[in-house]
Amino acid sequence: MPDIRATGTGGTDAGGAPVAPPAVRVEGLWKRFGEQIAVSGIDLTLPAGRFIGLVGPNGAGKTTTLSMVTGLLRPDQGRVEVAGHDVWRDPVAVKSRIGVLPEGLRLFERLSGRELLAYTGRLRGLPGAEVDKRADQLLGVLDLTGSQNKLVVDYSTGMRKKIGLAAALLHNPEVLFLDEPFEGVDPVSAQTIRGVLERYTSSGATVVFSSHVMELVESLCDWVAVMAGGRIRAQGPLADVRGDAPSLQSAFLELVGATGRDTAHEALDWLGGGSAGGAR
Ligand SMILES: Nc1ncnc2c1ncn2[C@@H]1O[C@H](COP(=O)(O)OP(=O)(O)OP(=O)(O)O)[C@@H](O)[C@H]1O
Repeated sequence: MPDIRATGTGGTDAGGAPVAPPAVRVEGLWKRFGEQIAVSGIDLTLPAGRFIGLVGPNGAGKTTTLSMVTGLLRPDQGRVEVAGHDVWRDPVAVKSRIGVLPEGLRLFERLSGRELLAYTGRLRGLPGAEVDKRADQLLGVLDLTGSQNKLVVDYSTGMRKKIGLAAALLHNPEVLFLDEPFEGVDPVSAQTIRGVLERYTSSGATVVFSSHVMELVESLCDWVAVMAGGRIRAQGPLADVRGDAPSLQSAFLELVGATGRDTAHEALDWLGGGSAGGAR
């Protein structure tokens, strides 16, 4: 792939040398569904070349944000740039530079895994021989070679995530967006996916992924954005967001105002075998 990482609206440094634009720049982004404000005027700057975690409780607005950032959902208001290109004014430039593994991934179910990659590669404009080479390698690394001729409809949840990831990586994008990539994935496959993503970021590419699993985010990411109630509560290097807290989990609970929730279950005094309350 040509080196396009220094293009776009990145500006120059003090010495006049070009500086790569951030992987993602979001300004004043809003999305409302009827009465529900899903994303409430957020600003976000995600640097290039990092492993970035977008974390937040259920309903925080993570999927809605990632959908708007990747051009899948039109914002009510606000601007999004990916690698220096405006997502809504210049969608082709952006889509050629990104890979996306969306939530509730829809795949072409009646294609085999191998055919899905061949089709994706041709859609991305890659020559057939190159698609074949990359597909072979990705199927091998992701342990899907033995299932490459099976129809996608017959894939397990974890296999679907892996073939979706292979399709998202095939054109070697600059920025990879993954919505809950490890959900439903067994520990061995999770380790494999992790290895692929670490290799990918070590070459200067950017991963942005959403997750609820703090230990995972803490062990993988060097940059974190915390979202709750449609707003960004913190963003920055992992160590800064964690601050003095013993773990990212405790910092997160503090940031989203959930400390003290660990005793909420006490209201369920009827639950369990030991209750004296009669009717079960
Ligand atoms: N298409 C939609 N129609 C109506 N409301 C929606 C729609 N999509 C999202 N919402 C609402 O917007 C809010 C944010 O949802 P979103 O899916 O972005 O959260 P999330 O952080 O990804 O949550 P989770 O971690 O549970 O997947 C929620 O209150 C949700 O009910």
